[in-house]
Amino acid sequence: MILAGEMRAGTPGLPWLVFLHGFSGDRREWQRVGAQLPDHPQLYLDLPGHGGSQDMAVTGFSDVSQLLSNTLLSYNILNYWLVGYSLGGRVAMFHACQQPQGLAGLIVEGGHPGLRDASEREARSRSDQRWAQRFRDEPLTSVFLEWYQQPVFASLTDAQRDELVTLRSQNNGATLAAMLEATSLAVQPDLRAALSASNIPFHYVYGERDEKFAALAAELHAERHVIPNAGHNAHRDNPAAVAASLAQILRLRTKDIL
Ligand SMILES: C=C(O[C@H]1C=C[C@H](C(=O)CCC(=O)O)[C@@H](C(=O)O)[C@@H]1O)C(=O)O
Repeated sequence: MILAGEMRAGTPGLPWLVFLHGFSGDRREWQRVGAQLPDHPQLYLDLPGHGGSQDMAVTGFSDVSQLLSNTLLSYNILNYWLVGYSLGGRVAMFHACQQPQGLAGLIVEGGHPGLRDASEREARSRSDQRWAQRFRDEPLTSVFLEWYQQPVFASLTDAQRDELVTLRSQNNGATLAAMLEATSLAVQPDLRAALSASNIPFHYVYGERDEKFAALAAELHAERHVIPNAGHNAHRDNPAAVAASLAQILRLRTKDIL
């Protein structure tokens, strides 16, 4: 079984860019940024419970990481950078910590490396269970109206929130709930030590208005890239700046390939 996705051809020999969206997103999430990096071949995936992978159920991070490896193999992708936003960033960091063959680099935007404290995990588990139940039982528009009132989305304008509620309500509540539970931050290992021990190039991108993830970025052994005029979803708020950041990262790393 492989994840649904969409590929774009590029210059042979350049590493692939494999994009992973966030919770309630889909393969379209990164395409405005990817379109500004046309030299690299690109793969935009739908995570389990989302988009074309809606009917895929997983038990946890290892499942998702194995699905990702199977998918890359099926596309014969042997040299790639992983680019993940939020939930997609958490999946990307977990995958990178499995030391997969062919991973050339890791770019995370606003992904949480993991909770350290048992009481934080318990609190997060209760919170995510509540959200999951709401995604199962209530109209998605009303759940997402409150979802985007969470502090991490404080930078959103009312117009941006309304746009996101409409877009995200195209999902299936039951499959979102299942993915939220299976990959909850409460069950994610704390990846800090494994990331710091890894020799994979690791870059962390975050919006200048995303205080929570700016602070988390400072805890990581990653090169940090702050995106102006952007909040948690930096690539949505300022796609040109995120694309420029990715281009600079990739140019430095791939200048010897061609
Ligand atoms: C509320 C927090 O965490 C949730 C918010 C962001 C993550 C995400 O993927 C957002 C996608 C979007 O709506 O743009 C999500 C995740 O990582 O799974 C978190 O559950 C928070 O304060 O960390």
